[in-house]
Amino acid sequence: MLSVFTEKSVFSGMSYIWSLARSPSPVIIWSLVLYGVYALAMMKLLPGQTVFGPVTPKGNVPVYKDNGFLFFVLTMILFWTLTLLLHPFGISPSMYYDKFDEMIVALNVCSLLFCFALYLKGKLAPSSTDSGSSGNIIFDYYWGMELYPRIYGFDVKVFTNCRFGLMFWALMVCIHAVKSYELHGFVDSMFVSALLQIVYLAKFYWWEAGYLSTIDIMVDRAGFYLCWGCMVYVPVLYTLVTFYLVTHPVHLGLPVSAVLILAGLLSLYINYEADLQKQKVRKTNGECLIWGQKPDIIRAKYQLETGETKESILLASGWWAVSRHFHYVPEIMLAFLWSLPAMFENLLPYTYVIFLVVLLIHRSFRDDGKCCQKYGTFWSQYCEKVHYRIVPHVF
Ligand SMILES: NC(=O)C1=CN([C@@H]2O[C@H](COP(=O)(O)OP(=O)(O)OC[C@H]3O[C@@H](n4cnc5c(N)ncnc54)[C@H](OP(=O)(O)O)[C@@H]3O)[C@@H](O)[C@H]2O)C=CC1
Ligand SMILES: CC(C)CCC[C@@H](C)[C@H]1CC[C@H]2C3=CC=C4C[C@@H](O)CC[C@]4(C)[C@H]3CC[C@]12C
Repeated sequence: MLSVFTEKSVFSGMSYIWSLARSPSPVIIWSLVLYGVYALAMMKLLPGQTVFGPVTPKGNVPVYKDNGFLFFVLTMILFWTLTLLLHPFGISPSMYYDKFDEMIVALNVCSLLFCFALYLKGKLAPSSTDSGSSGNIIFDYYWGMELYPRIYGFDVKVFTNCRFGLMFWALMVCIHAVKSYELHGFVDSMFVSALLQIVYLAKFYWWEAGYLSTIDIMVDRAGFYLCWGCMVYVPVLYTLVTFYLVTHPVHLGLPVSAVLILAGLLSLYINYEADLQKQKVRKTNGECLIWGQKPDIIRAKYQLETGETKESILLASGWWAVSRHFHYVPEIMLAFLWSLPAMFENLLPYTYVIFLVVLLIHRSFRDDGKCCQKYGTFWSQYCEKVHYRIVPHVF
């Protein structure tokens, strides 16, 4: 059996896979390079308030510039202005849909090399003390060597996660909408799905400073998992619904469209409000109102790896009293609602929402584990007040 996997057969198998993928044309390569340079330049040039990330295990406090929303608005304006100006001359962003296989190859090559460069940088010139090797080269490549690497002052995770991955997601959705319009004219299913995703991403950028206090930034290192995930997995898998709708238009009608949009916006609001409640209570040191009442809080002490003792607030009011990760429910609901316009003929448009359910259940365990280790008995106190992990009375 093993003899089937000779060096020759593995090699010919790989070259067969490579032959299926078209190598990226210059327009794809140049578009990626230009987009990367633009995104980096905007990180520096756009104005924004200075914000501080949470204290890291080694006691460092990363500093960021909060200009994500401006970047999102500017990029959307540029995209739609260029599209409207160039369309009459036969130049359309829908070429990126037509050449998406080339794009996937280019994204993979760039991100795999980038992860390797990050591995070397982490080994040879780490940006902070929040770094180090596990002793296993494969794990180090996969998980990363540094918590928040900086290259020439550019924060790598802000670039890969926020400025590259999520903006690529927004742009791909717009590209799919343009392609669909070129093929079929206005289609309400595409409109509903694209609108909900764009509003969701606008909310993400509005709240970007809050994202800097989540486990992606506080715990996960900059390696293959996060960087390849954001540079390849997000632009490809997260955009599958509108990708599918380009060739499978569905006519929903006004009442169904309106219900999906309203339910989607409500889900988005609940998710946002939950994220905001947690932020607000910490920013005001508990001196605020949650749902019109003084919040129930736990002042939780914890120790850094340096031995220094710190204090943080755990909120047990508002959405954070319903369950410990209730905000995942509207997150999943919203993803389901923007997938629904594709109806039920194919599983492909539901791959994101299925992945999200698995990711968030796993994440709830990871986050509880992290908080339990960090806060010890204070976390147990919170768990006694709020029994359920995600869905009250169920899970
Ligand atoms: N679409 C997607 O692929 C995904 C989207 N998301 C979305 O991203 C957003 C952030 O989610 P996520 O990253 O999971 O992070 P959370 O918003 O759940 O934040 C987790 C951190 O918040 C702090 N915390 C936990 N419980 C409390 C509490 N009761 N009171 C105060 N602070 C608390 C802890 O950090 P500390 O150490 O500071 O105490 C914990 O590690 C959500 O809106 C989520 O839906 C998340 C994952 C994937
Ligand atoms: C290697 C892959 C199989 C897995 C890659 C996973 C990552 C790409 C994703 C893990 C967590 C994801 C995110 C967390 C929180 C977010 C906030 C939300 O409002 C927008 C999306 C996101 C940034 C999201 C992006 C993908 C992950 C980093």
